[in-house]
Parts: sequence; C-alpha cells; structure tokens
Amino acid sequence: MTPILRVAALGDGVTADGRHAALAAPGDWLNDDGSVTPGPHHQTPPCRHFPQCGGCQLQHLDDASYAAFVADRVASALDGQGLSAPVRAPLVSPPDTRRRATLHADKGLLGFTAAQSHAIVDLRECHILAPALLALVAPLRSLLQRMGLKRRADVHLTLADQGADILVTGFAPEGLKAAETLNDFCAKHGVARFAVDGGDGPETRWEPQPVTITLGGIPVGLPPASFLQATCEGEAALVAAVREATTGAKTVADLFAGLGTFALALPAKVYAAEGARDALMALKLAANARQRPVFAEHRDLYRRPLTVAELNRFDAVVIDPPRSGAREQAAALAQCLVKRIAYVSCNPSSFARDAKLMVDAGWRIDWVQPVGQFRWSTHVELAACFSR
Ligand SMILES: C[S@@+](CC[C@H](N)C(=O)[O-])C[C@H]1O[C@@H](n2cnc3c(N)ncnc32)[C@H](O)[C@@H]1O
Repeated sequence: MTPILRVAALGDGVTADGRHAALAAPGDWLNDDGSVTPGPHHQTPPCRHFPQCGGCQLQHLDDASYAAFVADRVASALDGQGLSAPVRAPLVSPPDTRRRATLHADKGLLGFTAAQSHAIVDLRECHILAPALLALVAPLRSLLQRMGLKRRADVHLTLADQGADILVTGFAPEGLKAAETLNDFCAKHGVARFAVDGGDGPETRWEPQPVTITLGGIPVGLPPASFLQATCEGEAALVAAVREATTGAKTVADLFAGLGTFALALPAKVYAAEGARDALMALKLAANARQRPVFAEHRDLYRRPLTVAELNRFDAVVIDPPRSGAREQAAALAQCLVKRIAYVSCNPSSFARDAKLMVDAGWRIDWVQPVGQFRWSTHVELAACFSR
C-alpha cells in the first residue's frame, strides 16, 4: 500500500513515486491491485451524480484537502516557472452559491456534460448551483420538451439582480403558441429574462424590467451571456485583493474590465479597457449615471495592448485576462513604471508564464491569493500583487 500525497492538476491522487489514482484524496492508500482505501480526508461525495457529472471533479476531498489542492495549484504553477511567492490561505466559495452555469439540453435531458464526454448527465440535484437557479432546472427541462426541442441546445443560467437570466443557444422557437408557452413559464417562475439564440445572436423574448447586476454598489445593465465572476463570494474575495493591491493609487488602469467588477469597486479614477462592446457600453452607462470617474474604452488588448508610455500614466494597473493570459500586455507591464500591479487570473499556468516575464524585468510578487469559485472542480483562480 502506498499513501496518496497530493492531488494533481487534473484531479487524480498522486503517490510519492508518481503513480496516479482516480478519485483518491491525500491520506488515502493506493493498494497493489489499483484499488484505493479511503483515509481521513476522503469524504462521502454529497451529490448522487458524482463522479459521472463533469461539473465537479473533487467532491471526494474534505474541505481541508480541497483548500490545500487550490493553494497547491497556484504554488506548483509558480514553481513550474522557477518562481516563488507568499501564497495566502485560499478562499473557497461555499456550496450552493454558483450564480452562472451552462447546462446542455437534448432528448429530454438537461444538465452538465459527463467528464470528457458530450453525454448529458440529467441533473436531478446539484450542490454548487445557487438554489434559485437549481429550482429552474426541472421546469426548464419540461419547457424545452413541450416547445419541441429537436436538436442539442445550450442553456446559460445567470442569477441577476432581478432573478434568473436564461439564454438558450441553438434553439429559437417561433410562432404564437411558443411565445405564449414561454411567457407563461417566465411569469410562473419569476424569470428576469429569457433570451434565445438560433444562430443570429441573442434575441430577448421576456424581460419585464431591464436586467442588471450590481457591481461596486451600482446596478449595471447585464447584456445576455456577459462575463461575471462565478460566485458573489469569489467576486468579493477578488475585489478585496485588488483593492488591497492598489491601496493609495489615485489613477488605475483596469485591463479586461468586463462590466466593471473592479473599475466600479475602486476608490480611484479608473481607465477601463474591454474588448466586448456590449459589456463596455453597459459599464459606461452605469458609471455615467452615477457620475463615477470611470473612463471606458473599447479596445482589443491582444492586438493593441497598452504601451509602456500609456501604462506609465497610472499609479496602478489591474489586469484580469481570459484563460490564455495576456502575453503581449504582460511584456509592456514588465517594462512600465507603475507602482503596483494587481493580476487576477483564472488560469494559474498562464498567470505564472506572464509573472515570469515581469519578475525577470525586476518585479516582485508580494503575495498571491488563491480563490476557489468553482468549488469541487479543478478550476482555480487567483489575485496577485506585484511591486518593484
Ligand atoms: C476574465 S474576464 C474579466 C472581466 C472583469 N474583470 C470581471 O472581473 O468581471 C476577461 C474579460 O476580457 C475580455 N476580453 C477577452 N478578449 C479580449 C481582448 N482581446 N481585448 C480586450 N478584452 C478582452 C472579455 O470580454 C472579458 O470581459
């Protein structure tokens, strides 16, 4: 018997001699016949769909070993680039708090896909989704069937200020009967918005009041399918880290600003750059309505990253790129003279790659705050503070 020491990036348990075992927690034992004997950190997975459902990979880890996994993902990504930094205790979102998820529908089924497969796991319970979204899963399954869903469609759920915001892509039912069925459904379940996208972009079919999401205390119009941090707790953890990293800065550049999660939460004059035009417009309108000092620019930061001279006009920079990171922008950040940089990332590997460029140019990583918004999954986020 060999003890499992840690959990690898994709979720397998790993022994000291490098053997991998599926569904093994640190402290479990890998037996010679390949079976696993549970140890003290192995918990009974709370959900009947685990491990078939691809939504969660690590429900068999107790809270302590899941938190250790989140911190270890960050530390080992840094280590892989030969970097070291103080890694803070991870902040993991509680169960039942996910406010954004994409489910898949086909042949009367509605749920997440199975791990590494397109097969749909028909969702009958879920321990990550916010209860208001989970409550809609069974009614939506029946609605899509009644409306004659013939081909596979995706169902994007978001919990907005007014309630559930639903976008179905790959299905756009037509006709009076369909419209009535949809309206009855939305009225009965208090849906905030129902949009469909048959291939020509989202088309709103129900939205009794404009749908918003409150960021930094300000309601921001929420375009369908916009980016939003996955849980309120995760958002709060990232905002607190970014505020701490930019303390004292009077002018801040917020790069990949989205709807303004950080721009609207900072006590500073903020220049916000974002590539999605509808998100940018929503941020601009919200900031103007409340006379917040946010100057928002539509800009493709991969093709046209801020130059060193542009960056040097700010006291601090916040950057929160997509999963692939921001190699081009990081090259200019490495050379610039701002006092502090807050780097928020949903991918420790691309973060570590960009951080290496900056450290090689003389930056220091003061701390890294791991954030587990996708509880029980292998997705890990972080916020890091850089100074010279
Ligand atoms: C991880 S999200 C962060 C959004 C925001 N900071 C937040 O916390 O809500 C990344 C953002 O980058 C934007 N984006 C993706 N590619 C971009 C590009 N080439 N130039 C500018 N923005 C881009 C996306 O639209 C998205 O809003």
